[in-house]
Amino acid sequence: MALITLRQLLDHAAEHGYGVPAFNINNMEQGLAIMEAAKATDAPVIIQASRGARSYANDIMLAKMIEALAAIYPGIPLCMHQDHGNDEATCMTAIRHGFTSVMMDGSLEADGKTPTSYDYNVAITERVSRMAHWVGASVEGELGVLGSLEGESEAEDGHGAEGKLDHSMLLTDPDQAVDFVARTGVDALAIACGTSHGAYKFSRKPDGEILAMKVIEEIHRKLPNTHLVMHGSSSVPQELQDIINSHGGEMPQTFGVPVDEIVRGIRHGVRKVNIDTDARMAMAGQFRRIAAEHPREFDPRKFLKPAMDAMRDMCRERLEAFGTAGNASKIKVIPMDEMAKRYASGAMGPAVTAARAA
Ligand SMILES: O=C(CO)COP(=O)(O)O
Ligand SMILES: O=C[C@H](O)COP(=O)(O)O
Ligand SMILES: [Zn+2]
Ligand SMILES: [Zn+2]
Repeated sequence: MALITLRQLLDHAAEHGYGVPAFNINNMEQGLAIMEAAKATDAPVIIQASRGARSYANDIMLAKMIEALAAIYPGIPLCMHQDHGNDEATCMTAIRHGFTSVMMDGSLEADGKTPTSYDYNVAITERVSRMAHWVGASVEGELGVLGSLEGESEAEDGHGAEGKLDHSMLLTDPDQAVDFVARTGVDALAIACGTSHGAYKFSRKPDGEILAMKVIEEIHRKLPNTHLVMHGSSSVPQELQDIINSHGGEMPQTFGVPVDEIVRGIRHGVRKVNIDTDARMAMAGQFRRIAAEHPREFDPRKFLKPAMDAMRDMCRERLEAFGTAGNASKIKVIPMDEMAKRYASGAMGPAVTAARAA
């Protein structure tokens, strides 16, 4: 069993200068695809489940699946993370079901749509940090609201602000970030820099006007020991758009976050990179291709196997590009109980890169 906490994994990543993709899962096929990619590259992984994933798959099914994945791939440190927890209960029930890490996204109200005040965000995130750390689980907070700097913000996926937001909300304020980390004790900080969830992030290849990597650099300068998280970081590769559209799909042309911009972020403190859309597109492209090329086919496995392979290949590319590859075998997992003791002893204060493993 090699379930690792986010804190230990990102401490290792910071020490060795790499980033870790966090892939969303909803089902067995996605879990196997991620783990196959991790095994092929000797990479530790973060698997995350949204609230939508938890209600789709059932908490017990997800918990057993993670247990199974850890047993099938004993050499891969696996962090199981709650994506976009909306309140204390979501975070605590995730931990109860075996998650080693939670995101308390206090940038939005519990409805997942309405931006909150700074004080609300600090208070709820601090509460979750305190509770999660009692049992050794890690906490990611979020400061700033995800959304497009191009003008219109679309709440494309399950979680995202509705309506138009101004730049002061869409870009994390570096000084406020320093205060937020100190007051909440989070292990990782998600920031807003112009990315958004879903496929339709940018109407053109992004430059510094619409993808504000400078904000990340500035936050990293002020918080050099804090693990930064980039949400909405699918690259929406042209070839995946083409596979979908050449087999009956009608996705309008769109642009994601280029892999080399993420790599630049990793040089400036980004340690966790959230990717869901690329996996969805990799799989959906194969569903469409099989349906178009083999119209008589009806065995779900004939659709799911190529879909899994395509997702595995995408995951593998990211694990290689972000420098995650080659690190699984270098990590000796610290149990959650031991992490709890370290938090209790005060050895793991915010913005301290401690708890080194190997
Ligand atoms: O941020 C994400 C999950 O929290 C996923 O982002 P994408 O939609 O870009 O894959
Ligand atoms: O938060 C965004 C992730 O892509 C998860 O999406 P979801 O809520 O549709 O599962
Ligand atoms: Zn958010
Ligand atoms: Zn997200």
